[in-house]
Amino acid sequence: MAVISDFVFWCVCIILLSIVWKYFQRRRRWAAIIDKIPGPKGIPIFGVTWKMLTSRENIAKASRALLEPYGKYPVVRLWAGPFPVILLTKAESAKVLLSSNKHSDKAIFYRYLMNWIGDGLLTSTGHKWQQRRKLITPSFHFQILENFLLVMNEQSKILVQVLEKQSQQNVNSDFDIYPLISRCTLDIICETAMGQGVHAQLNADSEYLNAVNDLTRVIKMRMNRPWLSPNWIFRLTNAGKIEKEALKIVHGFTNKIIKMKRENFKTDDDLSQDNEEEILGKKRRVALLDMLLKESSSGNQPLTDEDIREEVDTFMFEGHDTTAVGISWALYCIGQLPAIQQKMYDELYNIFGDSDRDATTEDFHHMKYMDLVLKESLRCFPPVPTYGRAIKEKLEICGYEIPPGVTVIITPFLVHRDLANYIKPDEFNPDRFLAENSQNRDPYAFLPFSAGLRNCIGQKFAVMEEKAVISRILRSFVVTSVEEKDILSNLVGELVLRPIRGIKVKLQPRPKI
Ligand code: HEM
Repeated sequence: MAVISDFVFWCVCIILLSIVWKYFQRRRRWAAIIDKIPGPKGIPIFGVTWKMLTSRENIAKASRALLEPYGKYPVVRLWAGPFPVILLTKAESAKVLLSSNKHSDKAIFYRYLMNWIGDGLLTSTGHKWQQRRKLITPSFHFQILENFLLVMNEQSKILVQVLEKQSQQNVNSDFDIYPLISRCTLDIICETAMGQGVHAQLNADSEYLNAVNDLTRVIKMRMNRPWLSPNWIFRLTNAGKIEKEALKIVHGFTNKIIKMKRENFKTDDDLSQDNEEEILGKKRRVALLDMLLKESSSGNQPLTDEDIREEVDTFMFEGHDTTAVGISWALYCIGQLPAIQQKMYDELYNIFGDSDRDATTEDFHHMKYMDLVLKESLRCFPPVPTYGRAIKEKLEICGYEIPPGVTVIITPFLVHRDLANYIKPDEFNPDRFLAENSQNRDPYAFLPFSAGLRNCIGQKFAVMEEKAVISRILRSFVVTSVEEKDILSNLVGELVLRPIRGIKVKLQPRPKI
């Protein structure tokens, strides 16, 4: 027995030593190339990660302190623990990566999402991604989006009722609007993606809402704890058990809806006919899921229930928190600047007058100033502050070589603050997006929805949703937001750019002109 346990002990030692030896060999090869890229010095194994071991409130400041000395470089190198990470911080470096069709594989940290959203459009690569993107693109056709506007308008009106109650309960005091917006965007994405509401706005204790919140919390937490990376270790932890329970609820819900929709699809002529006009031309409620079933049935490779679930869950993940923080940060900015808010309201008044009618897509075309304000808000507070790629073959960016195996991170938060493209970048100035002020700007200087092959498929959906919700709020209330004196301490990049202390606002009923 003792001989066997000695043997096992030595085998484990040899395996561990060979892993460490291999790692140091690889690190040496990487370092010879990568340390030519400017960036802060790290210590062996721990890199610069130890400098980030601070409270959530201090993370943004710590990152700024770390990167500030390298502000003039378009490419910056970091050692995140034992691994090199390359940051692209300017339009000219982001352009090289995003315009290439070779480097579209997602970075390793996306795998933490996969227990929830599987290998769907956001996380998949190669042929699978190409096929899915082709199949899903028609679901975001502008006529389909028009259909979703019904839901966006309905939910915006419910939001206004919820906000009326809140402001009556908080006369002369502020309250956090972010969780209320988050429930509204969850209701919108549930109904548009699955055709089934979860009524999170009216029932804050919804099982589905709690499960989605648990999932995002656990995924965020896991990203900061590399030792929880292997699934088998993670599953043994409390967080792993919370995730398992939440997945049971979320996947259970999606599976139930898919089953129901499949049954209806077989008997619903309008949807199952291979005639796009039938769906596109009609004012009937079609969910993204219906479109997937339709596209899948007309192609030669029908999607399985599992395939459909991963796409629907991807929409749920991508289309909820992103729009929630997008709208919330926009309200923060608008609430700080009464003159800008008044100009937006005047535009809305010209469109709607005193009427309480719903917004149409035609109205959105007339919201020219709103467009500028939303762009400026997405510039200052990009909802997805970073996104990453795994480099599979040698790449050169702005004169620096990036070897295969390395993670590259695009940082819209920094790209959007580059002095070469934005004068006084910390100032909120919607006019910088007027045609005459932006004609010479590099198109890769504005990247809230990424660019190139893997850009956001839901971009038009998101902008439409922002306009529907914000126009409804501004038609009903004058918004004043509580100024964050130290804005960096209210920012944390946890999948989305989250406001740590929320977005505190006061709302007063909008006086009629
Ligand atoms: C303000 C709101 C939104 C922002 C800022 C945003 C931003 C982004 C960004 C930056 C990416 C690229 C991520 C990467 O490369 O890893 C992306 C991808 C994606 N987004 Fe959005 N998004 C928003 C809303 C939405 C909505 C509403 C939906 C769906 C209804 C959606 C669906 C997707 C999907 C499926 C992808 C993956 C596309 C692919 O790889 O082919 N997004 N989004």
